[in-house]
Amino acid sequence: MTGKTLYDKIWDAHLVHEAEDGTSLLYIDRHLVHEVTSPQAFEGLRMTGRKVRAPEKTIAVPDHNVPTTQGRENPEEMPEESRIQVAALDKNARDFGIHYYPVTDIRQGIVHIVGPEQGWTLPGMTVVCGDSHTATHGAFGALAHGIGTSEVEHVLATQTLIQKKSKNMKVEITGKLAPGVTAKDITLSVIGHTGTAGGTGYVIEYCGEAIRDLSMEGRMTVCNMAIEGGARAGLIAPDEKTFAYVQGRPHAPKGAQWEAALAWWKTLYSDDDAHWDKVVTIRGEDIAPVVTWGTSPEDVLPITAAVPAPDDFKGGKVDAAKRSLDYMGLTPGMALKDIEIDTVFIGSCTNGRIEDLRAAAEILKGKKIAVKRAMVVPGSGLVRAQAEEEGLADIFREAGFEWRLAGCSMCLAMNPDQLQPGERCAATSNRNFEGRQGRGGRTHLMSPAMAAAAAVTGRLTDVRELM
Ligand SMILES: CC(C)[C@H](C(=O)O)[C@@H](O)C(=O)O
Ligand code: SF4
Repeated sequence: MTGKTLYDKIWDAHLVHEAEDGTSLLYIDRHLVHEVTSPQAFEGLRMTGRKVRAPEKTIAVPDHNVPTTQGRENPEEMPEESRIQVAALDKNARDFGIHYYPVTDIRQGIVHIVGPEQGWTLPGMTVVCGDSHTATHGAFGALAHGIGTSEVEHVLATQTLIQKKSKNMKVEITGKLAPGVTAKDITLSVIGHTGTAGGTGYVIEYCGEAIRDLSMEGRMTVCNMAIEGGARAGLIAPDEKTFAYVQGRPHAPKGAQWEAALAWWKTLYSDDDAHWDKVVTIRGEDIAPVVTWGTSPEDVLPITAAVPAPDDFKGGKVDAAKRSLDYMGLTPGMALKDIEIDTVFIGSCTNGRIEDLRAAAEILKGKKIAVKRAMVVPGSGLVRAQAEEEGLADIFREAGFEWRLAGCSMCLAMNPDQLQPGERCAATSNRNFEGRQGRGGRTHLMSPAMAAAAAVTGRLTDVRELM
């Protein structure tokens, strides 16, 4: 018998039932809930007189719709639709007795940042949320699936999820990263390499020296974008760094339970003789600081490159590139470094953690922005507080950045933070789709350090020139 992958191990440990056609029922350890994808699910429970099966394993936080300006607890600050969704979450959390972090709670933030921060996300768990970026939690060696609203209802009612097993894919990043290259450059480069469909049908395990060397924050950035590469989930085997990050968090196990948990977590790695359905290997040394030029996360190039021409591509990508370039207002052949921007957004579940803010502040120290508008939106109230304590908030403010309250903010245009048509933004988020940051808005994805560099020069910039 061949060995098992990490994915196989977690899957097997949670398998409740498997039908002959492979349709399986998985036990779910954590259910994270936000305001956008949960209202109908709770309504479904109400209509059929059901309760939440495991309220102690269900955690809710409003993040997508909430404004990020002071005074936001006043419902008048929110557009009608947002107000309704946040009020519904408030009521559902109370009525069904689940854990809840309202906007007035310092622990409120983007659900994928709050889960790990509070110790809800632990190695070896199954974690679900009605949100595609649930993949983030895979950084802990947890099997984390994004699910749809009908599945949210199913998990609320039964604490189980119906799934079919995915195939195993290994993405290995060997060696060391060069200075100025970060976890964001790894994850964007992987998608640039495999394409947005490269992971379709797979769960990816990221491994290799460059992944091992990343902090937990960096690993979360990598796994966060597994979904943009088409994968069902992304995983990284837990190690000493993982255990150190988890230990002592409010909902992490303690005492004898900690010891027992640790013993099982130490078995969570892919066996040497495990079977991989697909393997991708990238040399860490070959990864450059990158930016996206188009309207798909796979439109990735090193910052030293030029805007491509449609003819550089094949098949359907030729027309897609034409359309992208048109939407983005770019001319083939121009240097990426000559692209002027007017907005900078630092935040999101991809790059809204303390390490991201440190990296950006490091570049901004003592400098001023050269763009129309720049904002930092910490991923949680606790990240915000820590950044204030470390003096990072002062660096951002003195540079000319707006220092906001936690939420998804300008990652997507579901709240008041939006681009105007034609505005061009250097963003640390994960999606550059048409209209993602506001109708007609243009998004270039990059790392926090690269976004800070762009803020200082007013154009896409190679961060290594400012280091
Ligand atoms: C609103 C939500 C369903 C959505 C997702 O699933 O990812 C959002 O978080 C996003 O990033 O586009
Ligand atoms: S920060 Fe962006 S990507 Fe993350 S959950 Fe919010 S909207 Fe989705």
